[in-house]
Amino acid sequence: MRHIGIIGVGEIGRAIVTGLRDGGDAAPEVFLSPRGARASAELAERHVGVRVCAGNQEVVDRSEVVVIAVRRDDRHDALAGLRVAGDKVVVNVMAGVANDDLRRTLATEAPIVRAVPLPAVRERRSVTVTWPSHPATDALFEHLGGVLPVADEQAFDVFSALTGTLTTHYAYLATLTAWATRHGVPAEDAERYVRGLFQGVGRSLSDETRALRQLAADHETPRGSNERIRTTWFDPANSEALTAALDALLVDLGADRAADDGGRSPMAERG
Ligand SMILES: NC(=O)C1=CN([C@@H]2O[C@H](COP(=O)(O)OP(=O)(O)OC[C@H]3O[C@@H](n4cnc5c(N)ncnc54)[C@H](OP(=O)(O)O)[C@@H]3O)[C@@H](O)[C@H]2O)C=CC1
Repeated sequence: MRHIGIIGVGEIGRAIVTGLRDGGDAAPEVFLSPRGARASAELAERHVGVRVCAGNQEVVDRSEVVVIAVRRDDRHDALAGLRVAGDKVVVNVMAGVANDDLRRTLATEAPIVRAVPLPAVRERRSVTVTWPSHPATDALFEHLGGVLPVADEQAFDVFSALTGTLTTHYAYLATLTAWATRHGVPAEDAERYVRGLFQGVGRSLSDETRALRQLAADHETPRGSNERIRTTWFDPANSEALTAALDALLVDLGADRAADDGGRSPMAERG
């Protein structure tokens, strides 16, 4: 895997390029689509081994692995008419676009792998879920922080649904900060403290010898403040509401995949 192409050099495309090129000696050469010329030119200037191509077809022709990272609604404009030989590997990172749908757009025999890279691939610090497994994409995402190939597209949808919980987590932290501020604490102090508190939580998550429920129990004094907030706020009703929201999202992700309607599926693109 010496040559990687990226069609769609936006937020996630840029994160992949940066993660690949900052990843040491084994870094592959990277070929970028020309659209979003400024971002592509900046990346090419900053990193040796990154080049901007004249068009999307040239990206495909120069690469063994081609990452499709345009927004879902742009996929037909970006991809229709491209010739993708069967010995390439296509990586589909577009949320809500099933592999069958992308195969019809590209009209190719090449293997297509779905993936959910997250922005932390920029620092090679996030595990990427893929389906189906392929040695080329296993190697690519291993290089970017780890790979988790799953058994089928239904399982892929479950992991996709999990990624839909990220901004709720930030909003939760922002709510804690706002509460402290309402009680007279300077906003900067509250924000600094909450960030530090939960960075500590993040570090404790890397201790894989303890299950998540065990970590919760270990941080809790019987009848203490943590137990009180957990049982009075994150009570069974709240937990069930979260479970129901995830179930509904999962149903929509499956319906979206099954819709097979050439882009008129019920869900808007989401991230
Ligand atoms: N951001 C994230 O965390 C994640 C995003 N994704 C998926 O990745 C895809 C991209 O998301 P994101 O990076 O956030 O979106 P962005 O809008 O940041 O990037 C999309 C890029 O595609 C470019 N583009 C549009 N049309 C074409 C074309 N015809 N040829 C080449 N490039 C084109 C856009 O250029 P221009 O700006 O000129 O329109 C833009 O630079 C989406 O499908 C999203 O679902 C998946 C996982 C995580």
